[in-house]
Amino acid sequence: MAVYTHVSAEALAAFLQRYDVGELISAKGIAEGVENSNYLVDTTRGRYILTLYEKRVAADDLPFFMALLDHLDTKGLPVPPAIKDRAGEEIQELEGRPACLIKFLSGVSLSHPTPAQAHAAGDAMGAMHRAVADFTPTRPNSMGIETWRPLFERCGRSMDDIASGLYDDLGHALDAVEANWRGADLDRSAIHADLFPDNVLMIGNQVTGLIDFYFACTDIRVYDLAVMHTAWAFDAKGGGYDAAVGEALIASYEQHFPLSPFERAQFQTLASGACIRFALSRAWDWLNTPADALVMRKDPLAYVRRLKHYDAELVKRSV
Ligand SMILES: Nc1ncnc2c1ncn2[C@@H]1O[C@H](COP(=O)(O)OP(=O)(O)OP(=O)(O)O)[C@@H](O)[C@H]1O
Ligand SMILES: N[C@@H](CCO)C(=O)O
Repeated sequence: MAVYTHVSAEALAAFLQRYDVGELISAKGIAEGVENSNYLVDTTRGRYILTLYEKRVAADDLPFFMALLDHLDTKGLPVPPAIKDRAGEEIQELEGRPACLIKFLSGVSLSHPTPAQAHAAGDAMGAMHRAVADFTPTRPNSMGIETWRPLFERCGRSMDDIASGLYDDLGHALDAVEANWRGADLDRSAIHADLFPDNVLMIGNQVTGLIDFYFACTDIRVYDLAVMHTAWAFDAKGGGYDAAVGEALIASYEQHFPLSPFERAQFQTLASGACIRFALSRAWDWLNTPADALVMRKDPLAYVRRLKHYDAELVKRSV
């Protein structure tokens, strides 16, 4: 359940007065998502998303995210820019939190994408990477490779309480990824860095929304595709690899950016790195979220299983 900060009807009505969006009709908390508080807001002029940014999103990063959304929107990508108030401001404060009123996009996020849907989503990522070629603001990746070792050490041996041997397994995987990582030799650009199926809205086989840009940053372009591959091409438990979905993502992305032989050779390492990133952030949350909290904890082991898939691929390629 992701409504951490309650917004009173009075405070919301007063907030909306800053905008040219009509009068408040209704506001409902949105249960999905774990990072921020989200409300679905209906006014006499339309429907909007109200987001209050909680502790994981730094207020100082919001101008980068909003500039990226505005840039992509201007280029015709289906992203939700923040609505400007009458003074032209996008970033506000509400109930003591940074807050934005955001364009509502239709569509639903999928739990089990088909190859055709993966094809559309890979195409959308390729189009997004093309569109940022002239986007100049930068932001370091707050969950990039340099942060994995410190996060691994902060989680420490407590990870063995999640599954026996997890600390050693992730430690060995991290050693291998750090040794093989050739980030400095790969193209960089603005990337989404978290384009999971729940961050892509679709109607049928058409992408209607790319959302949740709050990990967006400047990093290796193909790493974005690797993140997407780890998130889309496996069942929820992370055990079964769906080759048709995985191949559809890459084939459609390649319509925009064909992978070079070097990028292909690095892909397993980038994907293993992505698995470590999500296994570690999930493990940290698992160890630091009380079991009875309202927020649903995501399973770190689903990502450890995916790691095994990429390791096996790497071995297959080297024999
Ligand atoms: N612009 C939008 N248009 C329509 N629905 C939206 C929009 N933004 C968010 N939503 C809805 O709100 C839900 C939560 O949004 P979002 O994924 O941004 O939250 P979050 O708390 O940052 O979550 P997480 O990082 O866990 O994915 C989405 O699953 C989607 O249903
Ligand atoms: N998409 C991430 C959450 C944001 O880091 C996960 O499923 O673990």
